[in-house]
Amino acid sequence: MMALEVKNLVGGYSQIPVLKQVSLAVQPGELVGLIGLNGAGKSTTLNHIIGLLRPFSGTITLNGLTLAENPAEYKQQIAYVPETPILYDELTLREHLELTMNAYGLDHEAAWQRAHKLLKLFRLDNKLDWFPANFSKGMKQKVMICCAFMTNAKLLIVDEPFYGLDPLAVHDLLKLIEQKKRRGWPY
Ligand SMILES: Nc1ncnc2c1ncn2[C@@H]1O[C@H](COP(=O)(O)OP(=O)(O)OP(=O)(O)O)[C@@H](O)[C@H]1O
Repeated sequence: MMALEVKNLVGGYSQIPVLKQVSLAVQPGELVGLIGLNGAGKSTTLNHIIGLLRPFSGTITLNGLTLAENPAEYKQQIAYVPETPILYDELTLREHLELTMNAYGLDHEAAWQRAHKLLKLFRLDNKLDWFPANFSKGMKQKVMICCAFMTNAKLLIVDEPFYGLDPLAVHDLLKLIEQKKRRGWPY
């Protein structure tokens, strides 16, 4: 079964087609990298897959669901680590994690078990009551990674995830991605 299928996608911003007939498929358990020149349309493709942009034509299906027909279920299948961390000024690290749990409808106890392991791995376990808006670039990136890996989403999308991370964190993230590919969610 095909997990993600992008077919003849034409898309972009305000009716200017950046993507012209893009097709790709990702099978369950597959790790796929999008590689291309600056401005080629990698982030634009991802923005279409996560539903920030609507296709001008073509289709995107994720485990048989489309954004148009099942927007909530479609989006809950995806965890996304953006190129630039998106954090709320007025929320603590704990509140960011709880917000994510609520958005994905997760069982809090099981989600916190996964969260605590991830926070420890990325050395954020003593910062639950801190405000990530004041964290360093790499620490903010780690918050986004913890939130994404904590969900049980079927499709994990990471946009330039290593930018700003220290060497230990790069190593740990590679390990997490490899584990997820090998045996589903690691935690
Ligand atoms: N918000 C936007 N509004 C209008 N055009 C945009 C917007 N974001 C990107 N573009 C345009 O879409 C094209 C593809 O950009 P995109 O960010 O998808 O490239 P990329 O492959 O991710 O590049 P990079 O490797 O530099 O991250 C570029 O020509 C860019 O100018």
